[in-house]
Amino acid sequence: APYIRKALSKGVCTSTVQLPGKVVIVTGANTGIGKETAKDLAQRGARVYIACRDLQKGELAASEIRAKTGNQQVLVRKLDLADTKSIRTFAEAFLAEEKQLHILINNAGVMMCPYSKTADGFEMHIGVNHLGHFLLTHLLLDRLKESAPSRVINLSSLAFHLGRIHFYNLHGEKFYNRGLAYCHSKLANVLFTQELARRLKGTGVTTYSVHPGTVNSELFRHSTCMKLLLKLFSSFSKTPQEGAQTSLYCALTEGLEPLSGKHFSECSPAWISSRGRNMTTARRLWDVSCNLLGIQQD
Ligand SMILES: NC(=O)c1ccc[n+]([C@@H]2O[C@H](COP(=O)([O-])OP(=O)(O)OC[C@H]3O[C@@H](n4cnc5c(N)ncnc54)[C@H](O)[C@@H]3O)[C@@H](O)[C@H]2O)c1
Repeated sequence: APYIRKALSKGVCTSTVQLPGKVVIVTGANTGIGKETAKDLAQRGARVYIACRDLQKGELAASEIRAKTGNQQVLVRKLDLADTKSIRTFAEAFLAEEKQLHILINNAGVMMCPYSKTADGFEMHIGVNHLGHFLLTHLLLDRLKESAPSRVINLSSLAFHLGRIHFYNLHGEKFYNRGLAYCHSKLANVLFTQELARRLKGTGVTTYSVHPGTVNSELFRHSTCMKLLLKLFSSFSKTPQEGAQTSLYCALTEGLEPLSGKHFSECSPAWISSRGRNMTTARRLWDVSCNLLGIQQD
């Protein structure tokens, strides 16, 4: 019963923290959970960068957020996480433009898309959901350190419990299932968060992974079956605004620093299965990701 109660509960971020002078990036913020997260942070006075693939859709979301919050500092920049060139261009332009970065929300994601590869030949789920955000975070890390206390929030999913990191099949070379490919990428988010937290100890930059709940968004666009299930059980699903609460909680709650690396759901720390706590896999995933992305390690 407590588990069922917890699964159905809808945690709310009650933080009253205001963010004047703070700079935030939210990836994939033109729709869904990301848009609601960006709106809340804009409401609190932050300068919010909406980093998205489609500038037109981004601008539409930004003008809606500006109108609703009265905050004109909502900016749209192009970022395609399925293309490392685009990620590097975004980061370079951002670093030239902004001397500070206080909150990075790695929110964008794809789910159950048909087998396809990113511009760099990575399988789409691991490429966008993990490697794209891994590279983005790496490129912005010095700015986050200079702006400390600062935070990195990684949107994972409950689905990570079904994931596995098969290093010999990271891009679906041997076998492939698009549902599981999503789960693997979400496990990568959890492992990345823990390894990042370990490496960032003492820097003032902390990081958290998040399960937002089951949220009625565009994420399920590639799966008729999932869309149907969501419709059938719509009374159990969340609105994007409800889905944004745990990301906001991790970004805003004061005193959360000692919990860096932890996984959160319903605005509280959540259990991580043993696979998600395997630090040997987390370190190896870090090294493999650096190799794939051409990142030199010290
Ligand atoms: N909706 C849910 O029930 C649910 C459950 C668990 C986890 N999540 C996670 O929450 C996050 C937000 O999902 P959502 O439900 O708001 O879905 P959504 O589809 O509404 O939003 C995802 C965003 O990511 C963007 N995106 C996709 N590929 C991109 C790319 N290559 N480059 C840049 N942006 C890209 C999309 O354009 C979109 O704006 C995702 O990481 C998802 O895995 C969602």
